[in-house]
Amino acid sequence: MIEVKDIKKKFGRKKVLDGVSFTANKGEITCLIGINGVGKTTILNAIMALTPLNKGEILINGEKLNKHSFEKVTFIPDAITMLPQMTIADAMQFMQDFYKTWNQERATELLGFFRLEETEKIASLSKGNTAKINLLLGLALDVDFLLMDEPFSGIDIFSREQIAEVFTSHLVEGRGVIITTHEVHDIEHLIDKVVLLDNGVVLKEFNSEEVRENEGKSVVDVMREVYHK
Ligand SMILES: Nc1ncnc2c1ncn2[C@@H]1O[C@H](COP(=O)(O)OP(=O)(O)OP(=O)(O)O)[C@@H](O)[C@H]1O
Repeated sequence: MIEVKDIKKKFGRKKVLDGVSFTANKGEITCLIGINGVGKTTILNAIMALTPLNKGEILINGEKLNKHSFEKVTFIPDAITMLPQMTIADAMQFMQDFYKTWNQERATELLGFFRLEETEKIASLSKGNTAKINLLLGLALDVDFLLMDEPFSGIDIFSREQIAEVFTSHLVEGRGVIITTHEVHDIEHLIDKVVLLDNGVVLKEFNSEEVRENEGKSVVDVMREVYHK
């Protein structure tokens, strides 16, 4: 489990996170929802220890962040970090050289799943295929948790559908995923847990299936209630 406990973050005098707490379980997809600039990426950066916090703590499987946290959690950014002149095969080799958690078998399976060719250059990939490669490079690591910043943003419907499919496949099963979005419509059916953010705090944290069953409400219904109060 990832436990985010009362984290606070200021950039200069600007308070971005003002006591954010939530949990994300293994085997579930947790979605951080909030408008642009609410601090979603800052939260993911904090979980990866990429940004120092002013207050609060983050535990992964009960342990404070430490140098071994990176064997448990990985961050899939919204832009590709590989060099444009690399081929997909080069990028995969690079990951294999750097991460002992790299799982080549899963990487090969993901290539097939996304119907991508190893010989293709990073520079020549479409936006949708770039997003898929980004995802492949993260999902091929044997880690418990995956953090994804806006994995569906700016890509066409067919790529979005293919990416959504991977979330419901064995390639993600059993792992914990935290995704951020400001647009929930397309992915509502994938999400187990929702964390609604505004003004540096969590307005509501809920299990989407429970709310659907017990109250007959969709994630969007709950968002309307919470944000338009
Ligand atoms: N390194 C930084 N220095 C100063 N301000 C920053 C820095 N990083 C983020 N911010 C500010 O903190 C706020 C939260 O940014 P963040 O990127 O976490 O938001 P977000 O919810 O992910 O937004 P988006 O949906 O646009 O990606 C924004 O106002 C941003 O300008």
